[in-house]
Amino acid sequence: MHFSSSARTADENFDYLFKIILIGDSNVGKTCVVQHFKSGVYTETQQNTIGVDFTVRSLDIDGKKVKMQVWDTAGQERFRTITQSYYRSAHAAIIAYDLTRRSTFESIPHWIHEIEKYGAANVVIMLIGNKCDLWEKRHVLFEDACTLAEKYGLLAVLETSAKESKNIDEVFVLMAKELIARNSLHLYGESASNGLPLDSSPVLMAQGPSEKTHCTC
Ligand SMILES: Nc1nc2c(ncn2[C@@H]2O[C@H](COP(=O)(O)OP(=O)(O)OP(=O)(O)O)[C@@H](O)[C@H]2O)c(=O)[nH]1
Ligand SMILES: [Mg+2]
Repeated sequence: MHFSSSARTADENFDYLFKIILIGDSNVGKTCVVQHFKSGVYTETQQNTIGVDFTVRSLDIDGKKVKMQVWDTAGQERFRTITQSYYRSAHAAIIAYDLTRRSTFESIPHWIHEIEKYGAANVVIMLIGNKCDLWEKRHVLFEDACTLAEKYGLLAVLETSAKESKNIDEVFVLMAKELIARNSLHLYGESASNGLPLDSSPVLMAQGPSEKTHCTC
């Protein structure tokens, strides 16, 4: 996998550039998550995304400027051929599901398969269970998401709420840190043969509220 790093041009100044693709079923809240990440704002009524939208925001990670390019894809089936063409250049993928709609969680193996089919090798994959503010309507247990993440060797599961500003920045900061760590391994010539295999890191987890508790995610 190729990482763009230490880039310096007249109008750009960053240490790392990472491309992240955001995928998952329609209406799980991908666009709301990305807009919140970009501007800190939640807009109640979103239009369904047509094709792919692009967002960029820089993060400061341990004194390094990390530019995060996020490709927010349409979940609707009819845009699949357009969105598939964006997988190839992504360093990482975030798969979003709606924790109040079980079917969106059951689609995750399909989305992982899409990454395997159209993406580069060793794409870092994270799961987000969005709408954790609707904890009383939960239809996906956090434990089930963790089990699935472990089964497929994913980086992490975080429960998020774009509506109530829960865990949004954390998703992208965690991803940025992981990509920096992997990039460092590449730069210094380490590989699976003299360390842990790159895709065997333990699953990191950040839970939203369970049915029994108030929203404290
Ligand atoms: N309660 C709640 N509703 C949310 C949250 N995030 C998004 N929504 C709502 O969910 C609906 C769908 O949000 P979008 O962001 O458009 O969903 P999407 O995944 O981008 O959908 P596509 O573009 O069709 O793939 C909208 O009505 C949002 O207001 C959240 O964190 N909590
Ligand atoms: Mg959208």
